[in-house]
Amino acid sequence: MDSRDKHQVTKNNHLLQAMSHAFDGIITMLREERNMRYHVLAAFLVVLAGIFFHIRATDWLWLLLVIFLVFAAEFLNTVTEAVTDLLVSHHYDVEVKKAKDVAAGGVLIAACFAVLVGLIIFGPYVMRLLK
Ligand SMILES: Nc1ncnc2c1ncn2[C@@H]1O[C@H](COP(=O)(O)OP(=O)(O)OP(=O)(O)O)[C@@H](O)[C@H]1O
Repeated sequence: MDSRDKHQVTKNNHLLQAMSHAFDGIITMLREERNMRYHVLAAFLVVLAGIFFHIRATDWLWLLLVIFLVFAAEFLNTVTEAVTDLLVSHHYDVEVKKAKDVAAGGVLIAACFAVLVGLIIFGPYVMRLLK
């Protein structure tokens, strides 16, 4: 990254600069958000299971969909936390509570959907393995 980018408050000048900032965002999520690391670990294990069971192409599509849905929900949750913390600088605020709880609820709904999809895809394979 260009050293001038460190205090940049203007729009990006080119695609590479935009991608560099987006990449910074991904690294920040992995470094600072414990839940994000759990999501990545879960996704890694699910992909290993998919390889192990030789699941079908359509099943891969569903898995990838829910994996990236959970990632996206966690990113939006972190954005909500960062912006609301900036607004009230750690003072209790009923609207901040609402925003944070709703954002966290979004992650929970996405994670529940991911678990359901995982059960539907891997359930039959696991049952066959146990027979
Ligand atoms: N400034 C605030 N005003 C009101 N409620 C707050 C505030 N900050 C945090 N909370 C409450 O505490 C909860 C957890 O806060 P926060 O989301 O910042 O922590 P977290 O542990 O990073 O959450 P997550 O596990 O979702 O990443 C919120 O869902 C909200 O209910």
